[in-house]
Formats: sequence, C-alpha cells, structure tokens
Amino acid sequence: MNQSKEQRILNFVLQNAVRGDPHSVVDTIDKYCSQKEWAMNVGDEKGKILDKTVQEANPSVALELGTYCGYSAVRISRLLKAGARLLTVEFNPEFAAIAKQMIEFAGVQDKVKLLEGPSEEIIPQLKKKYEVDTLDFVFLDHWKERYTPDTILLQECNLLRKGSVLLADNIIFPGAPDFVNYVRKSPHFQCTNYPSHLEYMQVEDAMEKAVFLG
Ligand SMILES: CCNc1ncnc2c1ncn2[C@@H]1O[C@H](/C=C/CNC(=O)c2cc(-c3ccc(F)cc3)cc(O)c2O)[C@@H](O)[C@H]1O
Ligand SMILES: [Mg+2]
Repeated sequence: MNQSKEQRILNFVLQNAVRGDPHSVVDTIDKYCSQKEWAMNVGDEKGKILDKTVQEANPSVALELGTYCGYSAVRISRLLKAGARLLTVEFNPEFAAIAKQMIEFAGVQDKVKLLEGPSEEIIPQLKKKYEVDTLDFVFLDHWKERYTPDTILLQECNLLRKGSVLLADNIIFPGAPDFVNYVRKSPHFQCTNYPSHLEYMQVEDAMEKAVFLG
C-alpha cells in the first residue's frame, strides 16, 4: 500500500540527516517540505521565533500540543537545559509512530516524552500520571479551534504559574481568532504578536505569545 506523506518525510530524514544531530533533522525536514512536499511543520522562519521564545523561557518542563511528525519536538528539545523535559501530545497513531522514530533518530528521546491521546484527556493527567507540577512553556500547534478550550483546561488543572509562557502557531493562517480574542481580552495574560509567514510559503502568518500573569 503506498506510503503516506509523513512516512516519506521520515524516510527522507533517515536517509539524508545525521543520526543523533537534531539540527540536521530539522534542516532535512525543511529541505524536503520546501522542495518536494509541503507539510504543516512550523518551519524555519517561525521556528526561529519558537527558538527565541524557548530560550527566553528556558523551561524545565515544556508541553507541546500536536506533535505531528516531531519537527517542533526536535526543534524545542535541542534547546532544553540538562534535566529539562518536553511532553508532546499526539492523538493520531500513525503520526505518533512517525514522530517517535523522528525523535529517536534525532537522539533527543531522553528529553522528549510523546504522550499518545487527545489533549483534553492528557492535560488532566499531567499532574498525577506524568508528575508535572506546573508548565514553564506550552507550544500550541494542534487543531486551531482547540487552542482556547485547552488553554482554559490548563488553567482549570492548575498547570500554569505566574510567568508560564504559551506560544501559539497559525494565528493568521489557518487562524485561531477565538484564541487571540480570549488571551488578549483576559486580564490573566500578557500577549505579544510575532508576524511571520506560513511555513514554506509567502503567505502571511503569525505567532502569539501569551504569558500567564497568575
Ligand atoms: C482534538 C484536539 N486534541 C488533540 N490532541 C492531540 N493531538 C491533536 C489534537 N488535535 C490535533 N492533533 C494533532 O495535531 C496535529 C494537527 C495540527 C493542526 N494544524 C493545522 O491544521 C495546520 C494547518 C496549516 C495549513 C496552512 C495552510 C493550508 F493551506 C493548509 C494547512 C498550517 C499549520 O502550521 C498548521 O499547524 C496533527 O498531528 C493532529 O493529529
Ligand atoms: Mg502550525
């Protein structure tokens, strides 16, 4: 049965990237997706905004919603300090299997824990089952209409603390208007918008940073 696009991306990485080198895995995915087949990785332009935000936050515990092929999980985890960890949530088993192999090939498996299941089920388990106290950094890149309910759920589960940094992809395209309204209107968040472009395209996009104020 013919391969999925995600399998083709993984195969290209296994054949062309350097095992154990997260940077080469990120660059190789970008090469494939800009030259051969577009895919919804955050990409290098928005990836640089992600890098800076992660470095500023310097998280001990980070959460990603929407692993997909593992591009941003590899990109984030390569910047984590010793002992820090990234929990990444993916509910599509095919994508989770691809991401697991991508993470292992990049050599970041000791920093990344891939949690298979829907975010609305996983988030309430983070404290007890995954021994999380609070989250220092959250990257939202899953279904856009889930950004707001999951942000509310993170607060209800007491997973945010003063200074927790949320960073959301695709504020312009495909867009997350209810999330932007929610965080910008909320007295509990300090927001910053980062204009950019859609991955591998000339189309406008943006990321939104929302720092929890407690
Ligand atoms: C049910 C909500 N909870 C979830 N829990 C766990 N994983 C989830 C969840 N939702 C979605 N996922 C997973 O996250 C990923 C989904 C991401 C959705 N992203 C997009 O739709 C997206 C789409 C585009 C895009 C842009 C231009 C286009 F013309 C077409 C698409 C660009 C992006 O950067 C995107 O992030 C998948 O791997 C999916 O299986
Ligand atoms: Mg995205």
